[in-house]
Amino acid sequence: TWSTRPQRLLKAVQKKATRGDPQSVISAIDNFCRHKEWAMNVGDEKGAILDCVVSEVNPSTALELGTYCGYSTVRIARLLPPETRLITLEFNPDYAVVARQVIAWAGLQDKVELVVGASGDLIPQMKQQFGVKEFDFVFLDHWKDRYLLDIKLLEECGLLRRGTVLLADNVICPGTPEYLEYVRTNPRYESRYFKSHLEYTKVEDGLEKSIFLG
Ligand SMILES: Cn1cnc(CNC(=O)c2cc(-c3ccc(F)cc3)cc(O)c2O)c1
Ligand SMILES: [Mg+2]
Repeated sequence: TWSTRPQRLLKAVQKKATRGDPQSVISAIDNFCRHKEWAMNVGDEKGAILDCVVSEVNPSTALELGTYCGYSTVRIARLLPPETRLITLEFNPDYAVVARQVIAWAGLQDKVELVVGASGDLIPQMKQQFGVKEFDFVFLDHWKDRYLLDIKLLEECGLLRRGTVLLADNVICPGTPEYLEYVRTNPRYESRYFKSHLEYTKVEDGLEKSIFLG
């Protein structure tokens, strides 16, 4: 039976990276995607911008929408101080099986809660089921047509506070035009575009950082 790309990416991590060393996991995935098989991780160039924003926010509670293989989950979790947590939502159970192992290989499983399900179903459960008061940081990297729906849902569920930082991947490629329009025109957000490139390519892409003003 044929392996999938996420399974081959996991094998590369287990072969090349050192258990408990998040940076080696990040490097193993970047090398696999640059030299073996492209995969839709945020990548090293946009990943460095993600690192800066996460370090600046220093969140107590963070949310990631779209785990995929866990690459950005590892990038974020490795920067979080003890006693803080990252909740990451993944719709695809096969991706989640791989991501759990990538996160464990990095030794970050105690900081990360990976939940399998649809963001539209899980976000309204965050307070009751997951004991979340509000999020300090949200990384959007899931289905591009869910970005706008889900931040409206986060607003409605009272999960954003004055100063919550939203960082959205792929606002140019594949693109999230409705989301961009909303965060750039809505007075309740202060937005800024970080120009970069689609992971492992020369194609333009970028991250949009939006601060919720309450
Ligand atoms: C199936 N699925 C499960 N999760 C998702 C959400 N992620 C994406 O769709 C996604 C797609 C691309 C991309 C793909 C093909 C291409 F030609 C150019 C860009 C890049 C990314 O960084 C992404 O996050 C999709
Ligand atoms: Mg992406």
